[in-house]
Amino acid sequence: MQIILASASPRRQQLLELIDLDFDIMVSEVEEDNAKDVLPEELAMAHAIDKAIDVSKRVSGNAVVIGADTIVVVDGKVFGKPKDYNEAVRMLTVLAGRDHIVISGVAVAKGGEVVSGFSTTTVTFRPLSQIEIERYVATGEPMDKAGAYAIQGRGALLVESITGCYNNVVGLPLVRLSELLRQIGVDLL
Ligand SMILES: Cc1cn([C@H]2C[C@H](O)[C@@H](COP(=O)(O)OP(=O)(O)OP(=O)(O)O)O2)c(=O)[nH]c1=O
Repeated sequence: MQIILASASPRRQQLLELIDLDFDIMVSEVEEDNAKDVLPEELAMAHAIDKAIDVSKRVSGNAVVIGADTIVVVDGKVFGKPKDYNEAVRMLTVLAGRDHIVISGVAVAKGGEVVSGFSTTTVTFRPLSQIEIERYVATGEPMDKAGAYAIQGRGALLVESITGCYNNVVGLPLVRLSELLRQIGVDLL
């Protein structure tokens, strides 16, 4: 059975390689709107569903398409990918010295059928000085990451602790994905 990852994210590709999955990549054209007035979990799942369906429409009905979306939530506000240097600095200034939540929505589409779920991880940042934040943003690493950091990169230097799934923070909750794949008849183990 052909499995397609509907994502341009190299992190998601690496996570699927980690579990030895044989898959192709097709990038979805979906625009994300983080300003929608719905629960953050619903938002992440809706984006994941949109990405999976968008690609599913372009492939054979037998192909299994995986879509995902990762957001950071703090004080009820959703942080997606920062638009520029200043927004990245602003996001990290809010996240410094406290807890936030990372939610990844994940969806699996096959033919007309779609199943979806999400995973939630609490991440605690250590306190950060303004100069540390500015130096980190200047590395460029935050620019294509939700919440303006990468736990799998230099951003590891910001993270005091996490509660929940690590891979969820990197962009794809593998356990949740395996449950969804099982629902549509694909067993990873
Ligand atoms: C919090 C966090 C996010 N991220 C990344 C995962 C996602 O790639 C990105 C959030 O953006 P997304 O919109 O979820 O994904 P994307 O635009 O990179 O890829 P696509 O829509 O094509 O699937 O943030 C990390 O790599 N590390 C982290 O610690």
